[in-house]
Amino acid sequence: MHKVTKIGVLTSGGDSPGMNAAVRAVVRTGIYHGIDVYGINRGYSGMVENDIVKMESRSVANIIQRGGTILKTSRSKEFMTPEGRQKAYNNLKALGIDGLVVIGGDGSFNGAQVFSNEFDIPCIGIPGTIDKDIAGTDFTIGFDTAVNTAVEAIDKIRDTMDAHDRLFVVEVMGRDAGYIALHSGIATGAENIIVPEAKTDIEEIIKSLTEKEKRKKLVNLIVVAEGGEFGGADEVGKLIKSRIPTADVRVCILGHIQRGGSPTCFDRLIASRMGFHAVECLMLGKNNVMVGVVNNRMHYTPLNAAVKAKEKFNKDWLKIVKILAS
Ligand SMILES: Nc1ncnc2c1ncn2[C@@H]1O[C@H](COP(=O)(O)OP(=O)(O)O)[C@@H](O)[C@H]1O
Ligand SMILES: O=P(O)(O)OC[C@H]1O[C@](O)(COP(=O)(O)O)[C@@H](O)[C@@H]1O
Ligand SMILES: [Mg+2]
Repeated sequence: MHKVTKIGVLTSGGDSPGMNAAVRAVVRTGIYHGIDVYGINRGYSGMVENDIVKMESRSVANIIQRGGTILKTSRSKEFMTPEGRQKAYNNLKALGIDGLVVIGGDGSFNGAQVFSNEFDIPCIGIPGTIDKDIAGTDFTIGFDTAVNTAVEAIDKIRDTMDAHDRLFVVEVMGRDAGYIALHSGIATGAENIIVPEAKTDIEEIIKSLTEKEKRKKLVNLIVVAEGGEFGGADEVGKLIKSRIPTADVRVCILGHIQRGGSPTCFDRLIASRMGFHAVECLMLGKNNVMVGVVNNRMHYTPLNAAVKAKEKFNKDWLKIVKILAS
């Protein structure tokens, strides 16, 4: 066993429901093994600015069910510079921290790789992002909660959409990722789903909408990822309106409600398991790896492979959408 005495834990990038459960697991597993655990506030910003506090078992009491992150999060420009990372390293070294657990998304993992390649502090990643745009894990912490929030909201939209025979374009989160759109769209019976990872035949969509409009039955749900090919829901709504001026189109942007709320049981469970195993990874002397879950078993992936997620987007699911919506 590699001797680890003091570890730091931080949450970085967009927050996601279940991050608190992961922090709790890291803190309590560390303490169980006799390791001091330090909470680094506001992600890499807190590392650069020395906003670091020692955590006790009680510091993480009553947080497993809470969304957001008690450690807070940020996007740090300073950490992108060698000078910023040097400051961060000096702060960790002064405390004797000899291992780091980074809970975040692809950007945070890029930062962790740069840092652990420059300095002698091993980094372990835990995938915490609602976007699920990480390879080497079937799920990321927060995705399940975010998708369920989106589904609940879209179900409500469907009721009024159906009552008026209207066309709705609903935008879900995902700047570069279409997983929330794909999963929530299938689960709510959307007729069309537009994601950044795949080309959309907009002419085909317009053609089918025009036919529906002619029959005065334009009830249709389109779920769009924020970073879709044509932009978000506003752009898609305008595009449809410009091609079918008589269409009764409504746009709804779900936005940040998808990032908040109490994590689902599923997210709490994977967060707890990942947090537990992240500490074990540091104790085993691992570095630059992400703890994931594949086929319900723990799975370790180099951080550089984890950030290449676009390859695994399952375009076959889009075929299912087409057939089920016909
Ligand atoms: N190449 C990089 N070098 C150093 N730090 C980085 C790099 N890429 C990202 N980071 C750090 O990670 C933070 C979080 O990344 P971001 O993409 O905003 O979120 P997420 O981790 O949720 O994808 C950034 O604000 C930055 O501080
Ligand atoms: O916090 P902001 O700046 O509103 O970020 C919005 C973005 O964050 C996300 O919610 C999550 O992305 P990350 O996990 O990569 O931070 C995206 O879906 C969304 O595009
Ligand atoms: Mg990201």
